[in-house]
Amino acid sequence: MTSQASRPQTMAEKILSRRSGQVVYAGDLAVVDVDQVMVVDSIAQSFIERMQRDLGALPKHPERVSIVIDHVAPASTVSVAQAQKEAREYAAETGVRLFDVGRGICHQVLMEEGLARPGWIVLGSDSHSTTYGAVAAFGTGMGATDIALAAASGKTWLRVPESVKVTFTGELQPGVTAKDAALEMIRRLGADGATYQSIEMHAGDRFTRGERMTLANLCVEAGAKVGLVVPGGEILTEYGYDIPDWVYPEAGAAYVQEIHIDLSALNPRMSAPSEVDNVHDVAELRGLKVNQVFIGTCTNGRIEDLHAAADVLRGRQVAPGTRLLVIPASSQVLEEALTDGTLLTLQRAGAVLGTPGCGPCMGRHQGVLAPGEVCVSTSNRNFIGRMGDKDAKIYLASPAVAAATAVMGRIALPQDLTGAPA
Ligand SMILES: CC(C)[C@H](C(=O)O)[C@@H](O)C(=O)O
Ligand code: SF4
Repeated sequence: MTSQASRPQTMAEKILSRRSGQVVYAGDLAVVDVDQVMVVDSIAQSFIERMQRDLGALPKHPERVSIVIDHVAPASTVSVAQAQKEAREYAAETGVRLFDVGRGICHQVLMEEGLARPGWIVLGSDSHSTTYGAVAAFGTGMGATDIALAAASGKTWLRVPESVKVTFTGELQPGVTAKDAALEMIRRLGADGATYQSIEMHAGDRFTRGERMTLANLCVEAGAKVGLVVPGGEILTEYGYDIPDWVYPEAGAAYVQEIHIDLSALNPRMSAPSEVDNVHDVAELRGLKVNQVFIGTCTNGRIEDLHAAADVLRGRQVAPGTRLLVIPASSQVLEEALTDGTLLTLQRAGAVLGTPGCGPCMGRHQGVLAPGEVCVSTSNRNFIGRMGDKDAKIYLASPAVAAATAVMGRIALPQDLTGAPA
């Protein structure tokens, strides 16, 4: 461990110092208690195998382990059904928490359940576990072996990451969203521009919790280990989080890179195939014919995302020849959208509604793409073959742009929709 006299620390260094009980800086090793271990359905079988066969261990703190059946839910094949059955049995035997089919996408569910909190260490068997940085939790993805070791021992070790500082200034223009800011951030950093680093986002009191989740979620698309949004104003306290002083970065901390994003200068953005950092103004891509639009995922399947889509779709119709799939990120989002009429608006516009979960995001079921098809999705990855055939093309955008595209049947901005809704 470092012997240097204490110097100002980044947010990652602050959290890992506090949680390891030692003053650590980038490059040091930190051994920390893990507050929550999250296992998704697709990884559950290997996790259970590691626990039972390789480690011969039970979870040290069952209440700190959650299994979420979300990626292929309800089950699509007999082998998936079998794996999910084993996950349920394992949860019943060991007392770990289980969120079953329909509860929603792991990251959304953990957040709703208060299983990610400021200063916590949250490990997920899923790369988008960076999402928990929205509430100043050190959230990161790991493979089944590391996840099992953490569940068995209650601890993990981490090399303290270097940090990139991203500062957001100005205010978003109408029609421009946190998704556009996140895509711009990934464009600026590049797909591997923050490999194993912490992206520390300074936004003051801008961005709601949901918007912060969108930002932190995309961080892994620049290769980041963690994406930490510095708590600002009352945003998180409004949700009832206690924010300890020791999560805040210190002035004068060392960053490997600093970038500034002026939100007031940002246009709606779109990531074109087949890399997330291939980001353009939507206006440049406008007019391309689209077969499927997908609104959902851990990036943009929250109630505010469905509201943004409904605002565009209200009184309008999805273009003939285009499919619009809408999948709420969780049962809570579904219930809110049901209660406030959002689902009726979407249904009347011609949307196809799906069970809360990942849906077709990674091409396993419920809306995979045929060769040559084009999809506009609110998700976070547009790699070749991600949503089905390798010759399908995926464009990533905000829910408002996705909804406008569904109405036009072509890539479009909400302002392209002419005339009052019918
Ligand atoms: C299935 C899971 C391991 C995977 C991930 O790690 O992110 C998936 O959620 C994804 O988005 O590609
Ligand atoms: S919604 Fe997509 S990105 Fe998010 S966890 Fe599921 S498959 Fe991964």
